[in-house]
Amino acid sequence: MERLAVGLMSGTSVDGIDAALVKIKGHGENTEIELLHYSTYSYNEEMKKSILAAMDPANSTVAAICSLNFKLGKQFAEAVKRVCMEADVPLAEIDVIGSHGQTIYHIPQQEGDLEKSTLQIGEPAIISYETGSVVVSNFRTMDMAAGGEGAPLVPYTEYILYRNPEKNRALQNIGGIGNVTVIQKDAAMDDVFAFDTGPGNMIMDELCKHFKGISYDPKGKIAAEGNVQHELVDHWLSMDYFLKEPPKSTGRELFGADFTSRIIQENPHLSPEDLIATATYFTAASIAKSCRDFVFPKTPIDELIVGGGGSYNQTLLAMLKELLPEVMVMTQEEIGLSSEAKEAVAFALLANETIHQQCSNIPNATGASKPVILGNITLPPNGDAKNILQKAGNHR
Ligand SMILES: Nc1ncnc2c1ncn2[C@@H]1O[C@H](COP(=O)(O)OP(=O)(O)OP(=O)(O)O)[C@@H](O)[C@H]1O
Ligand SMILES: CC(=O)N[C@H]1[C@@H]2OC[C@@H](O2)[C@@H](O)[C@@H]1O[C@H](C)C(=O)O
Repeated sequence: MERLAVGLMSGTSVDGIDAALVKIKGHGENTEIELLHYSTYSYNEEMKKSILAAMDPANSTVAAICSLNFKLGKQFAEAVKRVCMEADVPLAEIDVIGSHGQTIYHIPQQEGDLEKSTLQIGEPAIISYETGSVVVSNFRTMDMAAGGEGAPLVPYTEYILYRNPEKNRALQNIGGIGNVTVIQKDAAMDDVFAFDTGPGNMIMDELCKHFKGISYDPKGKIAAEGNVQHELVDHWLSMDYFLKEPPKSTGRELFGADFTSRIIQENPHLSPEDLIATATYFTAASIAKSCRDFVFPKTPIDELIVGGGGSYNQTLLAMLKELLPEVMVMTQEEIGLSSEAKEAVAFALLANETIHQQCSNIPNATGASKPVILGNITLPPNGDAKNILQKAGNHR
């Protein structure tokens, strides 16, 4: 049975909403997908500012988070309508929407009084009301309930979509944060392991905003003009996060605005270009170090496939190739897949697993004690719940 799903993702870069319209056949390891259409709908500056402020404990208020949950819900619903319209697919034909939401805060391990927890917002009732569709959301919390870090979740879908019987593959995503998934050629789902390698584009983006008034370093051109300060990179790489064994996940809490303001203040003698080059090298070096410390000792890698927006940064890619000469470093586009659409497609696929009551976390990746079914299901306001769930595939 085929069904139509829309996957929605708003990542740690807070650049916009990624929406993927996907045709899905089957579920579990036999899933087949066809990407019908993909678009990113950029946030306007005001929205971007409110999201970043909501994430920052020093600037956030409960009223702001409460309101933003509904504002984002409306924008996610709009993204579903637009992706369907652009693909000429009637909204009524959508069986299920998988909405990751926007991570506002992520506490992967208990910190003093702060309970291990995670918060993704973008109200699913609004999305469901506006689109008339079943919505699966809040994917990370059940994994956390089972003792996991609630991240990363994409590895399950990467196993389904990227495993290759002849090659040991590592999939390195470079979004706001960097994360890697390792899939050995003969791997079963349980053998896949994954973790966040550290910063992705987050620090470079903050530096570009601060010094140049632009949201990112286009193709890495600014970094190419600066000189890398290797002693600074070595110092940053001594942070506890890089010593910790996987499974592990991180976010803006560690590598966001606070980290960037600190490095700007501590290095007034450096030019913007030097700082951006150094931050770019830091991302490349943290990926290379993560591979050497935690991946290669378990699995010799044939191919490192780079995805996410960072794969468009030529300076970063060149640094990565230089730091990992023994591995074939390539981009998703080079193997014929879209770098940008990947996470939105993943949440369409994860929603399909949820409505099939199929577990879709990988305990090796998240640290959970066992596989669990992810996500909360929101039913549309006027529908016959039984029929809707049957239509969406509510059977094993
Ligand atoms: N042409 C480009 N040149 C350089 N960098 C780019 C380019 N296009 C995108 N990027 C970088 O990619 C980032 C967006 O990446 P992506 O959409 O994969 O992140 P995300 O999904 O928000 O993050 P995460 O995966 O951590 O949740 C931008 O903020 C920018 O730093
Ligand atoms: C808590 C959270 O939102 N984590 C994101 C973030 O962005 C990249 C990395 O950090 C990864 O851990 C995760 O997202 C992807 C989609 C995942 O769960 O696989």
